[in-house]
Amino acid sequence: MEIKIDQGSDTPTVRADITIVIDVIRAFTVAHYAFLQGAKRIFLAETVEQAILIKKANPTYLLAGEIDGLAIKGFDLENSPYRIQQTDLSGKTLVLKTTNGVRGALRSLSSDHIFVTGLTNARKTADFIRENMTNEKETLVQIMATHPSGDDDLACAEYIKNRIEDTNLVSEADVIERVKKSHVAEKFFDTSNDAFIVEDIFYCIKRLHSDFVMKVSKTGEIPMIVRVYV
Ligand SMILES: O=C(O)[C@H](CS(=O)(=O)O)OP(=O)(O)O
Ligand SMILES: [Mg+2]
Repeated sequence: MEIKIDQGSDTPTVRADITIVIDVIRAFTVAHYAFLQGAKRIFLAETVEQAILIKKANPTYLLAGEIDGLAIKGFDLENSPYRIQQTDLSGKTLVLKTTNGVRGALRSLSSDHIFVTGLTNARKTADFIRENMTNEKETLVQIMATHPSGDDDLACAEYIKNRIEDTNLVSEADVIERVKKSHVAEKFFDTSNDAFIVEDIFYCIKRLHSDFVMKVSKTGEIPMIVRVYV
């Protein structure tokens, strides 16, 4: 097995047996909380226009996401784990459009298996892959830390790599510190900036107990994140 870490959501991706797309702040943390709040599936939209067209055809769907971290006009939900956690999403279908996480997942579709995660489900995802999917010597695992320069995703990627390799050199506590200190987190700690709330960072660094991993299904016309129970 070979495990490679790449940084950025636009880097040309290699076709891997398994790609793990990381977005700690905040897209896949949001996805994890959304599933825990009852969401059924999360479509991945490349653009705001595509998301709006999907909703036109399916008025019960909820649009979620951000541009430059900010709420999108006409969308139902922000890219905020704190706010998602306060919303009942039972049985709902979400359509998510974000800068790095969603873009990275959409760039990875040539891989056989694509998982997405933030830190909240990192251990579960790594353990699932180590225990079930890395038997073959030739398995190529690509971990995509989607923020082009953020240490939040890179720290999580290194943690997952270590955990799959069973070396455990990177502790979860170290990752939490690196997420909090990453430049991506700065605006959330800035109390003069009303657009961002510090609670989001606290929600991004929790380990949540759940019985599923998040996988991208590419069988339909639009790729979507679904739960795989483990
Ligand atoms: O909303 C987010 O957290 C980011 C955008 S930014 O880095 O905060 O400006 O998008 P994501 O795709 O969730 O990383
Ligand atoms: Mg991010």
